[in-house]
Amino acid sequence: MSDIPPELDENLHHFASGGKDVEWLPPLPIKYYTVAHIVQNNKILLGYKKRGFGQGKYNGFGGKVEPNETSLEAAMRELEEEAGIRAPLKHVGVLLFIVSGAEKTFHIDIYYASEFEGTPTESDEMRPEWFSLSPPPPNNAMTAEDTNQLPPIPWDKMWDTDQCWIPLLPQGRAFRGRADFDKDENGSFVPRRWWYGLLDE
Ligand SMILES: Nc1nc2c([nH]c(=O)n2[C@H]2C[C@H](O)[C@@H](COP(=O)(O)OP(=O)(O)OP(=O)(O)O)O2)c(=O)[nH]1
Repeated sequence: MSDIPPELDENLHHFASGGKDVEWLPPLPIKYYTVAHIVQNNKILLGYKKRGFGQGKYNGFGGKVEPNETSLEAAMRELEEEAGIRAPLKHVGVLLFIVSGAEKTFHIDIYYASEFEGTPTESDEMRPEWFSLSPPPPNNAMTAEDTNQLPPIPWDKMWDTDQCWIPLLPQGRAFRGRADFDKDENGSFVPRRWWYGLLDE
């Protein structure tokens, strides 16, 4: 599609976009981050972020890539530090995350694995919890079986625009995206404009 945002220069097939009809934010120096997910048997492991950037939101496990490590090494280290598990992570996507008025573009490498070793364990930073990847049944159609199921993904407590790509993780389809945000007077992040595409394989 012709409206591929600047900085996403690969051959991409649009699958999600939205927001206001405004210019993309100007490019900034890039800082590298990771986020990793365990996706297994129609469920996904997310962590409740207890402190720092994104506090109070659910997200995959991740953080900054340190100068002495690769992105994959950082992703494995953060998964172990934050969730107490090890997994053969595979790279699946890149999200360029830009906040109006910030100093850096966040280049976030997105990883997933379908198996892991260890027991998901709460850390100082994250509380791991499993969620169902199936859409929730309508309220009036709940059965006794449904009530035993895992809770649905808590989209209202996650970064806006994650809903575009989390459902793709079980297929392992490679994607690229960009999400620009504004900050409102309360310091909350408000999505401004976003675009996601599948990479040619
Ligand atoms: N899923 C998702 N994750 C995002 C978005 N924006 C964003 O920064 N993140 C992730 C990338 C990183 O995993 C995390 C921010 O890193 P962090 O501040 O937790 O880094 P860190 O753990 O190294 O920080 P610290 O402990 O060193 O203070 O948030 C987004 O829009 N969606």
